[in-house]
Amino acid sequence: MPRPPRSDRPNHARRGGRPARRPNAAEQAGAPAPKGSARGRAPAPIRTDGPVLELEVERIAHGGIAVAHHEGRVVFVADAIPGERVRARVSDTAHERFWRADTVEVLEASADRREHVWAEASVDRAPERRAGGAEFGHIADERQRALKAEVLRDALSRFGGVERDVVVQAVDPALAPGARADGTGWRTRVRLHVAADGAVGPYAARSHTVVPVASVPLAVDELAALAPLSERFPGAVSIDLVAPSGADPQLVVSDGERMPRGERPVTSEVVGDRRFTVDRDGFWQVHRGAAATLTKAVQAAVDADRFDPRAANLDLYGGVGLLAAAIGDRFGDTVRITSVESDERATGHAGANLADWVGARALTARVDRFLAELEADASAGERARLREATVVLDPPRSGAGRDVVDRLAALRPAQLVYVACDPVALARDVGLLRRQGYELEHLEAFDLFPNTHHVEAVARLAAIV
Ligand SMILES: C[S@@+](CC[C@H](N)C(=O)[O-])C[C@H]1O[C@@H](n2cnc3c(N)ncnc32)[C@H](O)[C@@H]1O
Repeated sequence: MPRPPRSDRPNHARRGGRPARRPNAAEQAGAPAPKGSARGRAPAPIRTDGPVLELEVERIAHGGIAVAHHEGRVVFVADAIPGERVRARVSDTAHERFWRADTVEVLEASADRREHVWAEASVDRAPERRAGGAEFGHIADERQRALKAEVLRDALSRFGGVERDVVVQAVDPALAPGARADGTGWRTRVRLHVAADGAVGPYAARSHTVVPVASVPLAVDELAALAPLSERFPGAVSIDLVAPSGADPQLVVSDGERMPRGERPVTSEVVGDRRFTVDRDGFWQVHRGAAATLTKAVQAAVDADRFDPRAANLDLYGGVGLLAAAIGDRFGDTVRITSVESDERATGHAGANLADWVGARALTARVDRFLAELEADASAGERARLREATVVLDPPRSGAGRDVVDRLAALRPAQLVYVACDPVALARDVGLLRRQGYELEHLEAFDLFPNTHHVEAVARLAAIV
């Protein structure tokens, strides 16, 4: 059936503003980021005339890029699997110690290589035209998870000083209706970009070039059907596709202007029996099954013997209150918990989303400043309640960092449940916490971003007396 013109389509909106997003693969590469790829600046164009090298691929590095060597120099090679022999075209020779390259031909394939789940991201396309955001799509699912586990294990050993085996678990299919075992059909938020001529598509990997695609297989089916991949949007900057679990899917055209706070539309997400109000362009876990997976994982991570419902429990980087609700649902009506989040709109929603618990409140504050104020102003009684507390923290990709870790450790809560989407940031913070007398007691990891290198971990650290 022909698609109706976009202005007549249900759930189609034009707006300014950019939703919060997690950084893309290029920004997060384990190798130093490509030149000019800091947030807001376009990465330098990919070189298309570089030499082609034959490489033995050794291991995977943080950021999902494989490591090889050529004449004593490290080469970070994309779209390869450890153990393979590939021909790769060098795309960046700007650095003395390492080069970057893209696989153009697989000479000896790993047994775990499969047809890419997204044809336009595969090695069959020229590297500069390969769709970004599915950099593990050519790897069998179990091997993807094994590689992510390896990266997490290695990071914990190198930066956290902890030797710990970890299994990266697939999302329970019961929690993610429609998601498929090959790691497609899970993304409830998709951003497409608009080229100068109005064409729509994802960025190519490690670039800000919009590339045409015929499908968006990682998206949940209702978004895959809504994606306007053959249309033109002259003057627009990006197209956001949003599929909340508690509302109709939406297609939002952005001209790059930020929408005034008070006018931002809200939507609704359902987790188990609970409904959460969230800004349509606000932070929400992206995988269809992520919110339920993290709810269960955080509930399981809390050590009940150390949990005191009357303590000054905290949900730091709380968003709209998802993880505070997880704690409330596990420990009951009497739970006291304060959710701290820098986005005022999210805190407003969190206040309403947590209304079932009289002891729950939501504060708008930066976590570092909130902790600094506690450190400076807390009474003796408050300090005692903080020492008994359970603190959940779910920072952005950069992690909590030294300042927050030091301030937290000074308050000495009984246990921390750390939800992390970056293994190296987690490992660094585990290392810092261990030096402050905390020990890693529990660790689980989940494949909340199949066909990408990203992995989510939930750790418990306890104060060792
Ligand atoms: C990974 S999200 C987690 C949100 C929430 N826990 C959830 O699962 O839905 C991180 C949140 O931290 C907020 N944030 C980022 N930097 C912050 C800071 N310095 N202080 C407080 N909140 C911050 C972001 O706005 C975002 O809502």
